[in-house]
Amino acid sequence: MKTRFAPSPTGYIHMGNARTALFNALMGHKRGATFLLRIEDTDTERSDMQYVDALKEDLKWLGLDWQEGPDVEGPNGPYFQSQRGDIYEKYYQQLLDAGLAYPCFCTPTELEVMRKAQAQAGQPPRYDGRCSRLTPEQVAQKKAEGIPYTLRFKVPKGEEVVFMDAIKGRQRFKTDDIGDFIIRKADGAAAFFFSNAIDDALMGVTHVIRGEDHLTNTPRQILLLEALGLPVPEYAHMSMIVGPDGSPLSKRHGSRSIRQLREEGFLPQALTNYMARLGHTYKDADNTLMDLQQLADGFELSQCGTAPARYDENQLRFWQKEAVQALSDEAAAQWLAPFAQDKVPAEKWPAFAALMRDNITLPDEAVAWAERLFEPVPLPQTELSVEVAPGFFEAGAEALAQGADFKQLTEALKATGAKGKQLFQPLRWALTGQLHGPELPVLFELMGREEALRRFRQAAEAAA
Ligand SMILES: Nc1ncnc2c1ncn2[C@@H]1O[C@H](COP(=O)(O)OP(=O)(O)OP(=O)(O)O)[C@@H](O)[C@H]1O
Repeated sequence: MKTRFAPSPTGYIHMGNARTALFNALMGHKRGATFLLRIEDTDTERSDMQYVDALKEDLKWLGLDWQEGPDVEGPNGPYFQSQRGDIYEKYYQQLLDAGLAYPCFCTPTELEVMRKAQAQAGQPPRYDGRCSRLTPEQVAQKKAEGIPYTLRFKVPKGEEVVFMDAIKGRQRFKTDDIGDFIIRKADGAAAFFFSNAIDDALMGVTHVIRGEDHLTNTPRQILLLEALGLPVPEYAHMSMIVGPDGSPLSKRHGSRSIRQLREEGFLPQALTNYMARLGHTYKDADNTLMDLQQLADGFELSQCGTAPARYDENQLRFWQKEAVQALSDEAAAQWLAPFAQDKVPAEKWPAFAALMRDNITLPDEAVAWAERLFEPVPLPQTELSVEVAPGFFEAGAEALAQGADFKQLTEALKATGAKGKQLFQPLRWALTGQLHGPELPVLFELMGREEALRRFRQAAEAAA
């Protein structure tokens, strides 16, 4: 078994792309199969090496290592389509020789006129095959004149393409609904239908798991592979991931990239756990954080849904919280270091990071806590929901001035008559300016008695 991810390097990958990679990698992991990466960079205008580097980095960050493809190589390279031109030539020639492809000299304007006429007649847009009727002399003449041309595949008439999609079930397409389609563009570059199908066959891909946006391409690709006598893989088309407006995430529309999520501090485990449940459900243990092997073990194409999967930030944050809480002290410190380490005294950093791990979802919260704890911030105007006992803040300041630790501080505060919420809410507010947050004794330790004293004096002044 061999699965693959075949992105076009035309932007940073988003969750729709990354979930495709994940599902293919999970299928690979599950059965000890090969997961292959192929770069579909035939669109020279939109492709950029910068995006190739970025997507490799993003996949590695997610833990989705490929066993065949760029960098690791393998027996079926090159793995960049831009380097496979000679291979494609051989197959164009095979189709031309068999009379299954022909040059098309129609200009974009002619094609546009054809489409408009079809639309007016209420017909679906498709190429009417006019260039297939050119005589060899006419073809030679046009070539001699230097008229640019594409190559089109001659779609057989009156047939049906039937295949079993592993997610969507049996699919049938009438060939009469498919016009002869372009396999080589006028600039000589391979068209998607062609290079994508040929490469899957030549690279030994057995399972093509991809987004539903490719479903209608599949009958074309099956026709091509059959015409060339190449093996046809199994297909599985996943429902699309849509954004809040209901339209599919896409690079073209600037959907939030994996890179952006990483920069915001999302963890790879959060993303993989969330994505594995986007349009796919686990039979058991649906809400436990799993590593990639566990995600793979329970993964079944038959558990993929057919309705569009809506991207839900709250769900992603749920998995982020799970992933954060599962971090070791060391991993938590590493995770937060680029965001908050410079705001925390060095000797307090490990304790601070561990405390944050148990209390936050994203690093920007740690930044806020670091500022609250280690910078002499003024007390924010927060409405306390309890009445403060007379002399409360003064008593705290007094105790701290005499060297009280946290326990002694609370004893001194209790002596003013405050207890329960009436004790802890103003105490928390005096120390942090907040009504909620991490455990107070730990915050007190981190901040130190000197700073706590300063804050109690500040609170006493504010309350006066
Ligand atoms: N919103 C989406 N939901 C699910 N899968 C998607 C989505 N967008 C793309 N994919 C899948 O990601 C894989 C790689 O696609 P591709 O590199 O063409 O990305 P793209 O985002 O569709 O790019 P573009 O915006 O250029 O069309 C394909 O299998 C495609 O079906």
